[in-house]
Formats: sequence, structure tokens, C-alpha cells
Amino acid sequence: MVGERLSGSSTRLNVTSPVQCAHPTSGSHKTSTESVHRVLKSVSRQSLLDLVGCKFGMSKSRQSHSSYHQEGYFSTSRDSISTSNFNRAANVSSAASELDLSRKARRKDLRGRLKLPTSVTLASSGEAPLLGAWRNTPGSTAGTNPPSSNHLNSTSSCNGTESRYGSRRAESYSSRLRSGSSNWSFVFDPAGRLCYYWSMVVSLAFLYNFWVIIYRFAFREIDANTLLVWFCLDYFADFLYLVDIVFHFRTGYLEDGVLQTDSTKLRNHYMNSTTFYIDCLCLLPLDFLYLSVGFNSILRSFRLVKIYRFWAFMDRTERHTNYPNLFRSSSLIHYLLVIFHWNGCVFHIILKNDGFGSKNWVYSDSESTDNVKAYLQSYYWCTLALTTIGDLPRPRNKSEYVFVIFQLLFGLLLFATVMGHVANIVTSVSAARKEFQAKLDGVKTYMRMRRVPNHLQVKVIKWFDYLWLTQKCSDEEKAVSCLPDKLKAEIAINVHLDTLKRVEIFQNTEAGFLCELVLRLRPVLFSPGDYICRKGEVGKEMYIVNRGRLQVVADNGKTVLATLKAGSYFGEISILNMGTAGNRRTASVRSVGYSDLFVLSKKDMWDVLKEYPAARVRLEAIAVKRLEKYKRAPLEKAAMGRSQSTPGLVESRGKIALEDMWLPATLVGLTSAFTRSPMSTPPPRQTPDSPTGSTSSGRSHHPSSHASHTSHARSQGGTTWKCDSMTHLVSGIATPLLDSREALESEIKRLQERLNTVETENAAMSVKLNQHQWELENRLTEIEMQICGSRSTSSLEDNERNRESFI
Ligand SMILES: Nc1ncnc2c1ncn2[C@@H]1O[C@@H]2COP(=O)(O)O[C@H]2[C@H]1O
Repeated sequence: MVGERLSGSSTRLNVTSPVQCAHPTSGSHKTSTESVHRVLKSVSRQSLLDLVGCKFGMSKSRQSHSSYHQEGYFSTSRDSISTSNFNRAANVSSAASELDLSRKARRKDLRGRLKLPTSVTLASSGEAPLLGAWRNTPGSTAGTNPPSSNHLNSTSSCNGTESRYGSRRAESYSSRLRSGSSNWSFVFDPAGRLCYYWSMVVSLAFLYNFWVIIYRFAFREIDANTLLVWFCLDYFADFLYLVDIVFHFRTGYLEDGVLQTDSTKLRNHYMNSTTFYIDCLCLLPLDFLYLSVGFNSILRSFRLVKIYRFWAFMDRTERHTNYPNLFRSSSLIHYLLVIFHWNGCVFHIILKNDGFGSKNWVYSDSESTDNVKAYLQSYYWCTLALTTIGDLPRPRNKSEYVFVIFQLLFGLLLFATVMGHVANIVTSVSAARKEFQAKLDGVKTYMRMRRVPNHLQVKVIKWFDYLWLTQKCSDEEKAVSCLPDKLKAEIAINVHLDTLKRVEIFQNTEAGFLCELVLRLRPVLFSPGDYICRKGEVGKEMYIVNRGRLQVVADNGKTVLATLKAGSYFGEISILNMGTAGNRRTASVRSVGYSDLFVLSKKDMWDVLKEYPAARVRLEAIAVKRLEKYKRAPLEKAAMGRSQSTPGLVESRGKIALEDMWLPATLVGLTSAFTRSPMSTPPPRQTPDSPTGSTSSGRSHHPSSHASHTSHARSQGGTTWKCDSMTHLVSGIATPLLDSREALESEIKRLQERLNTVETENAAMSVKLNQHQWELENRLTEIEMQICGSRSTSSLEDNERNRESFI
């Protein structure tokens, strides 16, 4: 992102692929693919509307709240953020307190249900997974299938993650309760928290067996003194294993992506799975053999098969934890300790059974009756061997040599593995920093090679500093690139929502409008003193201030017309063609310090406004107010003649520049070919304070950079709007008479080439003119709509609230 920002091609934070709808001017050329695209877009947009609606507490949510309330819906799902948020918003107006209240409500509700269960199907899938899923199978016995085994089909609404807490059902329940025909069951959501905590308990039981079985076997630890303690612990662990089997019978599973909760199905599913047999194997009661062979822990070794549960638990923890590296390090250390433990125990077993011919090879007192000391000696020896630290007692016979060689080789592999893991952890910890440093180094090298002036280099480095300090150095888009578009959009909405909520125009507007816009925002960062836009430039983007302070300044660059802060927006006047100067910027905007802005391109804005004319009316009303204020400043000057802030630039006097209109890709290529025509003169050098020069630092450019290129070439060129080729044709005619035949021939050739170019240009221009005409007609219609809209609503009064500018 750093690089992208710097190179002026910053990416969209919204991360959903923007739907490239045709520009208004190309409305007639829409393809069927585009319409399909639109349909898809509107479908995915719909669910996002709920989220935005609830966050903003918009009217839609309020309406829905009442209906939900009447219906008695009760949301418990985290799977659908939109739905749950929607319901939460319905319960409380404040977004912050929503969650708590909703949780409390849920807890209260649960408590209520536990005391007096009613007919509830509560599908849990995340937010309240502790609940699992209460199911009632009215009138059915354990062996019969209810009409619908799928709780989503039977009870859910919308996206299948809500559950209905129906009053009618409650009534029928109480009657059933009286008749005693109710059959209650509890189904665990495999993705829920309860399942997770339970797997943790089972993992602890497994770890007990994992550490203790081999230890007791190697050191004959179990005797009359310790019998009771070990037996209690052993059979408590076995009890947990048993409960785990019962738990599995009641754990839901996904079939075709849908959580199954029917008890018969669950039972069949579990009993037909390998897991069931593994779980049974774990509990193989070989302990009865104690009666004949005496206490021998190795008879419990089948308990270790439960390792699959432990691995699953570790995997899930690693996926869910916010400290993955800490977790990985701890897990690695634990594995090391366990390996040393097992190795030490095996080593002791070998020694105990006459070792390799001599019992006292390693320790002279290895016959010691102190089990703990013997254990520590073995553990110590294994630690030396497996960490390849060495300093081992010298082997004395062949078997000992072989054993030690094997130990050292194994230790070497273990050491290499551990090193690899540690390296991975260290690398991932510092990955962000390295990536950032690499980008910075790249930019520095480039600036040095290109001999960028020192002050600019310092500015760039300071910009990097700011990025690093404000933690904006990570490539946000890359981080979420693997997510599906829908999820990316939800994230984008959540990430940008705080800022957007502060923007006046979004506050009383439709949820969909904001939703559409948020998906099109791109973040940009400006350094102190940067001009975001200059008066007289063609407006191609509007901006929303996320953080920072900006000044709207007059021509002289000193008079501050307005100060903008977080939640303000600017740049809308020119993209709405509102000013007297048409699509030209009516003022310059300068960043006071570092400013985080969101950019919205003109095309995106228009695409959205087309669908939300009411929002456009509001936006325009605010723009009118700003313009009124601006009239007090010498705006008239801006509308005539040369712009003072942009030398060489001619104001377009309310006309929409042709190049600013959207062009089909083919034409863009065509027209850019013109500007690159070998006959065209190279564009004049930009003055240091030219608009593009000053606004390009650290910001992204509109994709249609072609337009800006031509506009600059033109604006620097003179007072008439002419294509380069045309200019050359005219100048070619004025060429003095040529005397030689060759010169004449070459001149004819040149003129023919130019003729061809002009013809092509002509064709392109007529297309442009058609588009222009279309846009003007479109604009006329919209103005009519606007007039009607403003008559019917007193929106101007609302717009009084737009107080982001304080002069
Ligand atoms: N008086 C003002 N108060 C706040 N913003 C302004 C004022 N005058 C101009 N602007 C903003 O500055 C922007 C400059 O570019 P635009 O003309 O596109 O849109 C302009 C407005 O958004």
C-alpha cells in the first residue's frame, strides 16, 4: 500500500471489486453482461444494506424492528453480522450499547428458558454458541424423524441463521408440557464456543494420559501408596472420554452447508463415522487385566489414540487466537518437553532392563529408589542428547554406541525442526516491518538514482514515518484479498463506518447510498502543505476527511475560506458541475498536517447518485450553500479568464470539458494514441506549482489518467481547445513552398498522414459530441427532477445542519 500510495495508484480499501458500470453517457450501449453484473451487485448489496441500516439506525431498521418484535424473532447468530446487527439495532438506538444489551437480553432469555423451557429452536453458530441449539421435537420419539430435520429450513428466516421464538409455539409447548409429551434435546454447534471449550477439557484429559502413562510404566510409579490418587485421576479422565462420546452424539454437523440438529441423524452420522470407533477404542477397558497382570500403565495406552482431539483443539486455537506466534512458541516448547519426557522414560526403561549390558553406564546410582531423581537424571541425559549439546557419558560397548548415535541423529533432526519453527515465528513477527522497510528502501534507491531534490526526499521519508507511526504500513488490501467480496465489503463498511457516520450527507440518507459509496472509497494520505486540489483544475474526485485538518484557500493561497476536519467532505462542486466554472475546482484545498482522506471518483459518485437522486439533491443543496459563501470571495474572477492559481489554465465558463466525459475503453486507447502521435509536440514542461505537480505527492490518481494528460497538454497549450494533430495540420499548411520534388513528395506524404489522423480524430470527436449531448440531456432531466424534489421536500432546512465548514 505504501508503494501504491506513493506511486499514485493507491488501491481501493473497500476491496470489493468495483462494478464498472457504464457511464451515463454510454447508457445506450450497456451490454447484457453489465445488466447481469448489476443484478448480482444489487443482490449482494441488499444484505449489506441491513448492516449499514442498523449501524446508522436508519428508518428501514426501525420499521423492521417493529415487525420483528411483533413476530417475536430472536437472533443468535454471528454468521450473519447483518442480521444480528439488524436486530440489535432494533432493540436499542445506540450502536455501542446494542451489543451489550443484546447479549444481556440473550442471557436473560436463555436463563428464562432454562427455568421454564418454551418451544424454542435456537440455532447457535458463533455469537452465542454456548447455547448450542435447543431443539424441541414435539411429539416425536428419539427414533422418529421430525418433519424437517433442518433447523434452518424449519425455523429460520432471511439467511437461515435466525430462529423463531414463536408465541404460538410457546403456548403449544405448555400444553404439551402438561401432557408430558415433550421431548427436549440439546444440540451443540460444532463451530460454537461450547464445543471449543469441551474439546479443551478432553485435550487436558488426553494430556494427562500422554504424560502419565509412559512415566508410570517406566518408573513403576503406581503402588499401594499412590494407588488411590492415580486411580481417581485415571478414571476421571476416562469419565471425560465417555462424556465426549455422549457429546459427539449431540453435536450437530453440516450437511450441504446446513447445520443438522435432528437427533436421529446426529446419532447415525456419528455412529457411521470413524471417530466413533476411535472414541470407543480409546476407552478399551484393558484395565481389567490389572486383575491378572497387576498394575501396568501401558494397558491404558489406547487412551492416547485420543490425540486426534488434541490436534483438532490446537488447530482451532491457532486459527482463533489473536496471538498466534505466542501460541506457536508455547506449543513448540510443549512438544519439545513431551519428546524429552518420552525419550527420558524410554531411556530409563532400557537402563532398567539391564541397559546395554551394564546398568551403570550413565549414572552410577541409577539403581536409586527415588523415582523423581531417576526421572530427572534420564530427562537430563535426553536433553543433552537431543539438543546435541553433547557432554554425554562415553558409550562403552557397541549397543551403547548405536544407541547414542541414534539419539544424536534424532536430536539433530529435532534441532533442525525446532530451528525452522522458531525462524518461522520470528519471520512472521517481523514480516510487517521487513515489508515496510523493503518498500522504503526501494523508494530511497529510486529517489537517489533519479536525483530527486533533497527536500522532496525528506518529505517522502517523513511520509513513511507517519505511515509507520500510525500503523498504516500494512497492505490492507493484500491482507483481506483472500476473502470473498461479500466479507470484504462487510469489513470495509465496518472499518469506514465511524468516519462516514460523521459525514452530514450520509446521516439522513438511505442505507443503500452509503453502502454503495463505502464500497468505492480509496484511502489516501497527504503530507503537510500538500494541495489536494487546486482551483481551476478539472474535478475528477471528491474527498471525505477521515483524519486531519484541511483548509479551503482563496486564490492567493493565504486567505482561508474554510477549515475542514474529520467528517467533512469537499470536491463535490466540480464533480457535480455546480460551479460557475463547470467541472473546474472552485477553490484550492490544502492539507494542514497529515491528512487521511477517502477518495471517491467522479464516475463512482455519478454511478451512485444516479440510483439515489434524493442524495444528489441534498449534496447539491449543500454545494449551493458553499457556492453562496464563496461568492463573497472573489469567485467571479475564477469564472473568467485565466486562473490565477493555475498559470496558463483557462476556465471553461460552465462548460463541461469533453475529455472529462467517460469514454469507452476503445476510444480511450484511440484518443490517447492521438496525444502520443509522432506529430504532436511534446507537452510543455510543467511549472513547479502546476496543479498536478503539487497534488500528486502521496496520492492516487484517477484511472483515467489519460484525461488528465490531455487536459494538461491542452491547458498548457493556449487559449483554444485544439487537438495537437489539428494544430500541426494548420501549422503544416503555413509551411513555406518547397522547391525540390523529394521535399514535395515527403510533404504530400506527411499531409496525407495528417489527414488520416484528423479523420480518425473527427470520428472520435463525433462520438464524444454524441456523448456530450446525451449527458446534457440527462443532466437536464436530473435538474427537473431536482426542482420537483426540492419543491416537495424542505431539504434545504436539513442542509442547514451541514456545518463542517467554519470560516
Ligand atoms: N466555503 C466553503 N466551505 C467549505 N468547502 C468549500 C467552500 N468553498 C469550496 N469548498 C470546497 O472546496 C472544493 C474545491 O473543489 P470543488 O469546487 O470541486 O468543491 C469545493 C468544495 O467542496
